[in-house]
Amino acid sequence: MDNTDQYLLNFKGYNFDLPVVDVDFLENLEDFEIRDDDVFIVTYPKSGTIWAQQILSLIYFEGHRSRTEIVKTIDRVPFLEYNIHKMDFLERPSPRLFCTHLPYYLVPKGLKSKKAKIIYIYRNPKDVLTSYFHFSNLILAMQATNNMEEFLEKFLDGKVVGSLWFDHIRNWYKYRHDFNILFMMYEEMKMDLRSSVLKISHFLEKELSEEDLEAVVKQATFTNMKSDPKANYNDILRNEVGTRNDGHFMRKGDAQGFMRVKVFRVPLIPWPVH
Ligand SMILES: Nc1ncnc2c1ncn2[C@@H]1O[C@H](COP(=O)(O)O)[C@@H](OP(=O)(O)O)[C@H]1O
Ligand SMILES: CCc1ccc(OS(=O)(=O)O)cc1
Repeated sequence: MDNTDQYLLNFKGYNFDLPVVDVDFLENLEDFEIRDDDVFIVTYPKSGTIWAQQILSLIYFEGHRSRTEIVKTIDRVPFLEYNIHKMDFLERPSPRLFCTHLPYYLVPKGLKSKKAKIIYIYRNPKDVLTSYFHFSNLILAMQATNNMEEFLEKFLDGKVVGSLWFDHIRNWYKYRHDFNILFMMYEEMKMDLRSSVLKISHFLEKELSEEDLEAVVKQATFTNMKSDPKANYNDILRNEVGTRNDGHFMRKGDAQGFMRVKVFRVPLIPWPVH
C-alpha cells in the first residue's frame, strides 16, 4: 500500500480517494458478502455514477418517483468504498443498491456467482477528462491542478482516483463473462434516455408501467436532476466533502467528445478510388 500521497491511496495497484476512503473496509472487501439480489453500478469516475444512482432510486422506490420521500440518492445507492455516511451495509434491507469505481479485480468475490447484477456505465474519455479536471479542482478531497495540460498528464499516467481510464473499461469488458453485467454508454443514455431506462429496468427485472417510466425519465434528465437536492450532490459537496469554488457536481453533462468521434469516423468508410 502506497500512502505517501495526500490525496491518493494506492491499494493493490489501484488509486482510491484517500480523504474519503475507509482503508479497513478495503482490507476485507474481497470477502464482503454479496446477496443474490444486490445491484451494483460500476463506473470510472465522472462517467455518470450519480445519474445512475438517480435512475435506480427512481426505479426501485415509489416514494422517490412520487417525491413523497426525501432521501438522497447517495443514501439509496451508497458508494461501496466511499461510505461517507458510515452506513451498516450488513443491516440494509434487500435488494441492496450500491455504486462503486472498483476495478474488476478488487470487487467482492461473491459477484462472480453471477447472481447479483452489475450495470457498468462508460463515457467517452474526452468528456471524462474535462469533467474530471473541473471536479478535481472543485472538491477538497482531490488534488487541484493549474490547467488542463497538467491534469491531462496525470490522467494519462493514471495518477488520479480510479487510475487509468483505459485499464478500467478494458478489463471490465474483458472479464465481463465472469459477471452478470449490463454495459451502458453515457452518450446513448443522453441520446435516448427513455430506451436506456427501459433497458436498465428490463435487466433489473423491474418492469415499469408507462406512467412510472415517464416519471423516471422526467426526473432523470440533466435539467431536473440539477435542481433536485436529493440528486444533485450540492449539499454533500458543500457541507460534507468540502469545495474550493462555487462549481457543481453536475456541471454540463455534455457528450461533446462523442460527437467529434463520430465526425472523425466518416473518412474511415472505404474511400472511392478513381
Ligand atoms: N442526468 C444527467 N444527464 C447527463 N449527465 C449527467 C446527469 N447526471 C449527472 N451527469 C453528469 O455526470 C458527470 C458526473 O459523473 P459521476 O457521477 O460519475 O461523477 C457530470 O458531468 P460533467 O462534469 O461533464 O457535467 C454530470 O453533470
Ligand atoms: C461520496 C463522496 C464522493 C467522493 C469522491 C467522489 O469522486 S469520484 O467519483 O471518485 O471522482 C465522489 C463522491
